[in-house]
Amino acid sequence: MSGPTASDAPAGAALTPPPEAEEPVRHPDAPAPGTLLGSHYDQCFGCGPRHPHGLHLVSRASDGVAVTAELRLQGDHQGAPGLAHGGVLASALDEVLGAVNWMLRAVAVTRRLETDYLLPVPVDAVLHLSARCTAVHRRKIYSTAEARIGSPQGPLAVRADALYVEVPMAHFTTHGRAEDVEAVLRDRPGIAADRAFEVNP
Ligand SMILES: CCCCCCCCCCCC(=O)SCCNC(=O)CCNC(=O)[C@H](O)C(C)(C)COP(=O)(O)OP(=O)(O)OC[C@H]1O[C@@H](n2cnc3c(N)ncnc32)[C@H](O)[C@@H]1OP(=O)(O)O
Repeated sequence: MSGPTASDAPAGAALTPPPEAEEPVRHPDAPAPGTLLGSHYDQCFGCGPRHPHGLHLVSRASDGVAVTAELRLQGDHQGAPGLAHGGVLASALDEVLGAVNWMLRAVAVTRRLETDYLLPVPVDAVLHLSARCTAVHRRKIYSTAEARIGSPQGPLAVRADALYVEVPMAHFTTHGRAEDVEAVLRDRPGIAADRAFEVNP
């Protein structure tokens, strides 16, 4: 019989860094605080400028290993009448948490995302999103995020904790739909470096 695995761990444990985890270190070539981060992929639901129904989030580098962004909730984002859908809010937080990885120059995917919905978020509200990395252990990146209504100091509506796992570029070329992968590699051969870091496949 095999021993316990990460999947057997209690849910909360998955988001608690092990004692040997390290403080995150801002990469020396990370974008300067205030710099707007470009989209990693035109068709990304979170940040892609060409996505017809996407959130079109633009993240901004902060001090440390952190980013901010703003999202105006619209009619298309409703779950209950006049209120934002929880999945849309989780997507927005996943996007800014993912953008934090750029400050480490790490390519990583979401392994676990845990959200607490504290307040309903009305359509037309502007959500101020912020995310920061709290710890790094080998390929694992631990981060936390907040969404506040109306201003960066506004009421806390949603918070999230997340675990990202660093992956090689082969993760995308192996698992992604071939036509999309081929198109992006043809049209943007430097995609892995576009956000100011290089990736060794
Ligand atoms: C072109 C554009 C470029 C840029 C592209 C940028 C993309 C950003 C996209 C935005 C974010 C997304 O939407 S991402 C999309 C949603 N997420 C996904 O599709 C991910 C699907 N899941 C996976 O592919 C896989 O499970 C992975 C890659 C996450 C992990 O698989 P793996 O590579 O086999 O790794 P594995 O050995 O299992 O685990 C790695 C480490 O994490 C630990 N670990 C694993 N699970 C847990 C857990 N629940 N709790 C604690 N720890 C865990 C393991 O113990 C290990 O630690 P140790 O032994 O190393 O210490």
